[in-house]
Amino acid sequence: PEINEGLSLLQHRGQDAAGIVTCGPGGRFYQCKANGMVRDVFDAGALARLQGSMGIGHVRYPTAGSSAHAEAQPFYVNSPYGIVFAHNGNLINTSELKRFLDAEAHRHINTDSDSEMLLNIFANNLQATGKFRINEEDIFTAIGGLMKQCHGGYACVAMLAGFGIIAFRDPNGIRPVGMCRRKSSEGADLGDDWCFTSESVVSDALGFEEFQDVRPGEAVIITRNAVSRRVLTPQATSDNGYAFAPDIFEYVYFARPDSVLDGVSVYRSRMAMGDRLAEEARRVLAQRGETVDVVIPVPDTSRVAALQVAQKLGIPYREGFVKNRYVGRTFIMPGQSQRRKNVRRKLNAMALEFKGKSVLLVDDSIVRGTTSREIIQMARDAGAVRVVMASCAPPIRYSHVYGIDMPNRHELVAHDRSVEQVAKEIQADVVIYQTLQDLISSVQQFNPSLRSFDCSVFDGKYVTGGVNDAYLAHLEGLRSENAKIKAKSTRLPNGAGSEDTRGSGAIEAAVAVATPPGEGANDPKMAVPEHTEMVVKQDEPERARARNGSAVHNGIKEDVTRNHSKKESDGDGYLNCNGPMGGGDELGSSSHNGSEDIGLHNDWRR
Ligand SMILES: O=P(O)(O)OC[C@H]1O[C@H](OP(=O)(O)OP(=O)(O)O)[C@H](O)[C@@H]1O
Ligand SMILES: NC(=O)CC[C@H](N)C(=O)O
Repeated sequence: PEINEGLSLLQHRGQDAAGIVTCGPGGRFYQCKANGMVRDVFDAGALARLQGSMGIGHVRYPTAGSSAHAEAQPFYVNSPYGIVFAHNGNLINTSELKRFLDAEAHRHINTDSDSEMLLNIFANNLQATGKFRINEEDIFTAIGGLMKQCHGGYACVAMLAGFGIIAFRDPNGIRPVGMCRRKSSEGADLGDDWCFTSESVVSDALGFEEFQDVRPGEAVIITRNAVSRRVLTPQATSDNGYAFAPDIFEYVYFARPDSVLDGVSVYRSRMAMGDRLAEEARRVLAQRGETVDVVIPVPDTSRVAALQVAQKLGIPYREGFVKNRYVGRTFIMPGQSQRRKNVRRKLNAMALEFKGKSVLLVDDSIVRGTTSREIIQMARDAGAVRVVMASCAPPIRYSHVYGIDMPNRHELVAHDRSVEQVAKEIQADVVIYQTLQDLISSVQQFNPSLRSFDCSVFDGKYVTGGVNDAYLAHLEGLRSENAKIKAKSTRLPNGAGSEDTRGSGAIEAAVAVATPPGEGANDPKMAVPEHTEMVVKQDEPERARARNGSAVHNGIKEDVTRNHSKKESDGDGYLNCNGPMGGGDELGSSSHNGSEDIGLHNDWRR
């Protein structure tokens, strides 16, 4: 239940699919995952069948592959040791990794998900130890190797059956993940519960404390007996180090305002963006000899900044648009037609606040221009005489390749367009953008030790290297709207499944990763972003151990029980949990994935 709670707090990061895998007695994994929002995928029955004292959760916002249910996370691979894995981010060298996994590692990848590749690289590196029992040192070595092989943005959580929970973050720290602890809810003598999460809001809400960010290039391993952490890549202080460059778009749009990422309150940074945007608006309006009567935010994300703009300019702030709280985020929906349709479903203009006025609309960002176009028309329809559009972010002109789904430059309204041309495109009288330096300052002022950010969508500079025109053209082919529609139409509709897997229940952990909804706000088959959170409870006295990978048996049994038809304890005492939405027929991950009802059985040996 706590993982479920954590995922619901991270829902804004991914609306496409949700999943939880727990590790219960005997090292058996129990799984429930499907397309849809957290509330659609899990119910009390499904949660009750997710046994164990550690677990991982994920909410998905697809940035690679499709919205197919087979790509819902967490992923599982049986060998070596039994690994469950969840990833927030996006890899940029998947062609190379695919070739390596096929030709050299001889590992079959069954989906187009980059996360499945990441898991298999990790598994392959662990396998290379050739050990029957592994230890922390082996895991650090495996992840250190992975960080050399895998390029892009990644914040990951993994669970080794009966051993413990692991989190790691890419060498540039592009995507966020942090950790926190609390006294065990089961009793003081049981030590601490631990949680990894994409955003600190989960820590606050679940009663954890001492939140700290996983450092760039760092891996953290939590077993029943110890917490081990190590930075595995050289940092920018050395000559050939990696620059710490968290994605600035987290502060602009992606993260919740009540989270603190890398030492910066998202809320405060958005206030600062509003303050600086007000100065820019004052300058531009004065230059044009214009005035505005009212400041109106485009809910939700921009509200914090818009209030500051109004206060700084000394102009009334009005909530001219009311948001339907039951419609999710539109930007993270998977298709342009859904995004467009849902802007109107999501927002309603109150004519009284617009009639006869010159309005200054404030949004956090203008990406494809979908929202702005609709909103501006709605403002005019409601009687606005002039519409000035202000954005807390600078013009977005370049692809995002590290975990926000804007891979196609040509879909961006500001790509190859001047500010005046953007205004024409979205039918605004004037468009005002924050400058990049002001955006950076708005975040950096709260943590001056953050010396750089990934600002690639604004300046076209990619912190990992390896992103050139040829790559971007390739990506655009893979991820264009047309390609996504095609991928979707060639896949079968999904279902959900709750399954069991068995592991040694040593530690309890919950990990949550999020993604936005796809088509139609309340349609469970929507897609969005993702993140990661986990709770670990040290409450079992057994000694955690890992297993020999190569000898592990992976029995996949067809079990078509659906609709929560709880199958009573099977012969050996393990529950077989069948999911809330059955169906589907495609396997993701190397050994098992997908939301069809498939039981996972790992042989459990010490
Ligand atoms: O230019 P576009 O391609 O339309 O993208 C930008 C818009 O998308 C987001 O809204 P969203 O509904 O996702 O989220 P919010 O409710 O958090 O503001 C964002 O806040 C902008 O309004
Ligand atoms: N938003 C994400 O973190 C996406 C994870 C992964 N790239 C996927 O598409 O599933």
